[in-house]
Amino acid sequence: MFPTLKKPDLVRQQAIIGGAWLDADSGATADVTDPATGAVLGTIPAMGAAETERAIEAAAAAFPAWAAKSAKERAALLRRWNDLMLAHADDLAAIMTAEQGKPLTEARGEIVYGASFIEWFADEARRVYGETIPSPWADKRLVVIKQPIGVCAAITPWNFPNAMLARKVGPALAAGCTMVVKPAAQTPYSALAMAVLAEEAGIPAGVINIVTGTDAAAIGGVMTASPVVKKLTFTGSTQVGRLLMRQSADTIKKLSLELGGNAPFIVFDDADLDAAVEGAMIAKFRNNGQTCVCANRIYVQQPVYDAFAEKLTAKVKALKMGNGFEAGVTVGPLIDEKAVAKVKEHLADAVAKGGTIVTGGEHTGGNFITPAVVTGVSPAMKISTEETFGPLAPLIPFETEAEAIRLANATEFGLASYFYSRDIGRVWRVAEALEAGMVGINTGLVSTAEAPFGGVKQSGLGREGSRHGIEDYLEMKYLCMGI
Ligand SMILES: NC(=O)C1=CN([C@@H]2O[C@H](COP(=O)(O)OP(=O)(O)OC[C@H]3O[C@@H](n4cnc5c(N)ncnc54)[C@H](OP(=O)(O)O)[C@@H]3O)[C@@H](O)[C@H]2O)C=CC1
Ligand SMILES: O=C(O)CCCC(=O)O
Repeated sequence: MFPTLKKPDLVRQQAIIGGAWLDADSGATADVTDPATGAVLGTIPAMGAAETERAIEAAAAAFPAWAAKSAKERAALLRRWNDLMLAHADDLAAIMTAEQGKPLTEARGEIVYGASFIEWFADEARRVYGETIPSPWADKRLVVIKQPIGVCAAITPWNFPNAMLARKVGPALAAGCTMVVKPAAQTPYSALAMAVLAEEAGIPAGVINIVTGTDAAAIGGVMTASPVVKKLTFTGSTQVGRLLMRQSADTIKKLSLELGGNAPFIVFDDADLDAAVEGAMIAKFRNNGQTCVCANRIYVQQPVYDAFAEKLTAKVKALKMGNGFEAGVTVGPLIDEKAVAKVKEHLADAVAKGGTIVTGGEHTGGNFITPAVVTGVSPAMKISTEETFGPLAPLIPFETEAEAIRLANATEFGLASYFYSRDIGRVWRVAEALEAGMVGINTGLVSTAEAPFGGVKQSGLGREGSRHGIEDYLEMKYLCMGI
């Protein structure tokens, strides 16, 4: 059950299309469970292709009036939405902890983080500048204007149920686009609660439509096939990202894809070791390791390997695992049994290949695994090559800077990377050599609304947040005027 909320009507068990809160056409529902207890929290409409079609129609109907509003008007509505999200942060956080499992303080932090994208893009709406181009012709003038792309579709994951939605809806609405959203089936209530507040903020019917359901392939199939949908934005696994990209080919849809990570975290022997340990704790254990920018492979230079392992282990032992609603809990459950199985598989593989579990790694029941540190990790182990997406810190020794760079880049992914060093020459060399969209230098946290978030290689396409984030929702139009 949900805890008592100050504003109980934030919990909706219906989806919203064209301003109407609706059940599925068939009346079918799907359960949503609390990953900490396994208890059923409630249901959502099990919608499919037909409802998605209607949501797209609703977004298309709302588009002309929304796009025609001045940027200042759209900005005012977005700012009101941001204010309401902040005013109801405690309730939104409780909803998130119930369905996602992260500790309440972390959930509250995500609400503030999510709202910051709405606030940021409210401001950016008013800075969508065009350009004038010096003309090569005496009798012509050249101008570029920017216009909203049109109806956009968004598919979001369960790990950041508020912020991933905000990071997409914020720039889309600021640019003048309308949207159809499919939140992850495991965490729909955070998205629906955001829609309640968007309605209260005065964002018109049909501008944000949310389709819920467990048949993601059917919903995604309609989104990608529709010629009305001009753009798809997705955060989730690389596997599903590839599929959506393939499906979008027939309609040549614009795509923003924020996919898998497998981030390297490198500790050089000249690093401030205590700072590196702090950074590793954030980069590894934020959201219980279920973040696409989580450190997945921790490379430590030989001379400081033992000291780093000892300091990190002490910090990991101090983490408190439990139900996210309990005071003092710093690590919640994993999202589901599939996630538990993956962590266990990576641990077993590491042990079989000679690794040592220094602490943690116990499956204590349900979706709970104690945060683990594994030493003696080699590049042949699964934890060195696959994204674990869980609370497992593998420590891999290395000798030279060149070796660290080679190991770090030996992956198809290129989202975040991190390293600790106090040598300014090395800082530049390594930052430039790492194949990643984002590099944390002497820090384990890089995410903020002001900066461009996104990856290279098979970690995705496009950037979210920052002044660049809105560009993904705009078309450039060149006007050539004879005078
Ligand atoms: N980059 C990131 O932030 C994330 C990465 N991941 C990675 O992916 C792994 C698996 O997690 P998982 O939740 O399965 O991630 P998915 O990529 O399967 O899910 C993300 C979103 O995509 C939807 N989806 C799934 N299949 C399709 C489809 N065929 N067409 C359209 N939409 C689809 C899901 O819907 P539904 O919930 O209904 O299945 C959800 O809304 C994780 O262990 C992690 O490695 C996962 C989440 C976020
Ligand atoms: O895609 C994710 O895993 C969410 C990224 C969270 C962040 O913005 O740091």
